[in-house]
Order: sequence, then structure tokens, then C-alpha cells
Amino acid sequence: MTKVNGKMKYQRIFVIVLDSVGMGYMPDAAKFGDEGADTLGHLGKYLHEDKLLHLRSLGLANLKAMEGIHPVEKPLGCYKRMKEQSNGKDTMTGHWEMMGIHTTKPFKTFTETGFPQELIDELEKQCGKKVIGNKSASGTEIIKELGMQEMQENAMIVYTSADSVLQICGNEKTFDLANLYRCCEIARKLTFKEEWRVGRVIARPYVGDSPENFRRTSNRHDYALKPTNKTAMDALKENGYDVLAVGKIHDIFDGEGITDSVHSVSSVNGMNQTIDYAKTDFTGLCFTNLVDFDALWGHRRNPEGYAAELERFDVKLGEFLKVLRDDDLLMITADHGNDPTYTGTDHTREYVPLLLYSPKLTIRGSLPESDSFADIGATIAANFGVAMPEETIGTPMKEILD
Ligand SMILES: O=P(O)(O)O[C@H]1O[C@H](CO)[C@@H](O)[C@H]1O
Ligand SMILES: [Mn+2]
Ligand SMILES: [Mn+2]
Repeated sequence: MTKVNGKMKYQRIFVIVLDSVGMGYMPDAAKFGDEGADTLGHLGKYLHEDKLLHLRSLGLANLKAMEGIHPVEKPLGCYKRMKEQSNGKDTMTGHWEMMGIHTTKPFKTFTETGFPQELIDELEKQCGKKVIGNKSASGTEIIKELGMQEMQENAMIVYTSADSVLQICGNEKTFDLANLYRCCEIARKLTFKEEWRVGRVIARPYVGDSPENFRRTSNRHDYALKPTNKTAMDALKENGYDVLAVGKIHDIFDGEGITDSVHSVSSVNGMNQTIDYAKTDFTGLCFTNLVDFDALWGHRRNPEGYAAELERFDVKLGEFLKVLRDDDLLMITADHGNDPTYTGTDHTREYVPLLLYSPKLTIRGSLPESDSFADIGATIAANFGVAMPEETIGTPMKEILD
């Protein structure tokens, strides 16, 4: 269903989220234990400027100082820094805010304590497996530690992190993927209960037969809470526009406000899918999440891998720019930070970049800082002439709509 009223400036808007690509700690970062974090800033020395041609051409290095990466004289795009208004630094909070939701009450976390015994008992009873782990851990480390036990004792590894998540690991061969998903659905139902209400239950399947060769697969599946409010996506969908979701977007919004979606197996794959959508005729939003920056490199504190992922993205961005039409708008941003040079293994409370590009742009260069990621959703709604749902936040960026 595509409504074309001809009034909007941009027929199609592409929002591409480079998951965790923050640009420096926010003034309230100390509250989150993240003072000094700077994902992009600390990546400079791992990046090669000749491999960031497209990001630089849009103005990335004009926006953010990075060691060895020079600004361009005439950036093609507009750019700004954005603050996160919500009280959190997780993926859902970040993406929901982009689409208008102000999260004031953080999701429940079990970082220090693990999950309460009553919840574990219920899980064991309903899933028919003994729970092992039940602590905060890095996902790749915990399968090294407990994977063999899980396989040998028909057990189930349950773990959490600094995020509001209950994650279940299962070996695809011995646990069986369908059974893992079944257990996650049980966990999701149990954790709708107020005192256990985590943002996401996540199935973390892996393959291999010994700690040396265990490897997680892209059959990961997230079972998120429904967004707490209607969003810009609902506003578009209800008014007959297309809302296309690439990668984790469908999971993050639990399918709300989406008209079509694809799951990605990698960030490069996600860009290919975005390019495929760009080659079709639609009117509305294409919303892409590229998660490898975060999952493969940020949480693993691997700056070399992180930098190489950004360089791979740049190649894909070049291909994407070739299929961008004259009345398209591209927005590249992030949902939080995850500085791969910082202590720990968790997200970091950071400003995020916003790069804007369209052949239709009449202005170039720096735009005033946004107080909230929600300026993205407000701009999209304003472009398509739809009202943002009640109780949302965000201000349209007039500069690029005029
Ligand atoms: O260490 P892994 O399992 O990749 O965990 C990361 O992935 C989860 C969801 O993004 C969070 O819990 C985060 O810590
Ligand atoms: Mn994220
Ligand atoms: Mn993460």
C-alpha cells in the first residue's frame, strides 16, 4: 500500500543505524560509569583514511576529530551531534527514542545478582532443563566456560549483562534450535511479569563441539517488549506509507509500525538488503540496523575488528550512494556507544553522530546539536506530513525540510 500525495520533499528516507558507533561521552556519562568513553574518537588510529572515502565525503571527519583522519574541504552532507534524552544506553532505548519514545524508567537489569531463584525454578520446570550460569557474562566467554556442561548434562545456559536481557545459549546440535526458541518464548512469557520484566529475551545459538571451536551463529533471535508508546513508524504505517525494516529493527520494535522486513546475517548483508530495497519503488521509511559493530567488536573490545567493520561499511555506503535517487534522504546514525578501547565489555553512554545526505539538500555542513535522537522521527513524520503520536518527543530539523 503506497500513498503518494506528492507534497513531501523526500519520497524515501533511509535511516541506517551503525549499532554502537558513538562519538564521545555525554555530560551525564559518570552516572553510567562511562566517563572518557569515545567510540569513534578512539578508533582513529586503527582506521585508514583512504578507506573511509564515503563517510568522509559526507562529513564524518568534519563532525568528529579522529587521529589521522582529515576533514574534507567541501562535505556533501549535513552533520550534527545528538544527545540521548532517555535514561539508558541500550539498543531498544536508543532506537525507540529515534522514533519518538522518551524512556524515563530504565528497564530492569540483573547484572549484579543474576535472576531470582523463583524465576529460575519456573524456567527449569517449564523448559525441562537445568539452568546453569545465571550471572552476568560475555556471551562468547560463557559458552567457553559452560558449553561442554550444557551439552553433556542437557542443561541450559542462562546469562545476562549490563543490559536488560535474559539470554539463553544453546548448541544448535544438542539443544536444537526449535527447542531453544521454545525455551526463549517461555522465558519471554515469564518475564512479562513486572518484577522480572527485562527488555529482551535473546536466543544465542552456537555450533561446535569443544570450547576451542564454539562459534555463535546468526540464528540469534530477540524477543523484545512492545514499544511503550506509538512511534513515527506507526504514524507512517497508519497513513499508508511503507515502513521497511532491515536487520534487528523488526525485533527491536516487536514488529510494530512495520510493513515489510528482512533479517540480516551480517552488517554487510544488511547493507546489501538496504541496497535491494533502494532499488524498489516505495514511499516512506527504510530503517536499517547494522549490529556487527556492537556484537562482534564493541562488546569484544576489539578496536582493529571495529575499524575494519567501519571500512567494510564504507565500501557498501559507496554502492548505496549510487542507487540513491534524487528525492531520497539518507540519515546515518547510532543508538549508543560501545568504545572498544574502554574498560569492561558493555555499552557506553555517548553522543551519537547524524550524517544527512540527499541530492536535494540545499545546505551543507554543520547543523546545531540535537537534544534528543527523537529529532530523527520528528523530521521523518514532518516530511511525510503525518502527525507524531501523542506523548512522543522530538523536533523536526527544519533546515533540511525547507
Ligand atoms: O556478550 P554478548 O552475549 O554478545 O552480549 C551482548 O549482547 C546482548 C544484547 O545486545 C547484551 O547482553 C550484550 O552484552
Ligand atoms: Mn545497540
Ligand atoms: Mn550491545
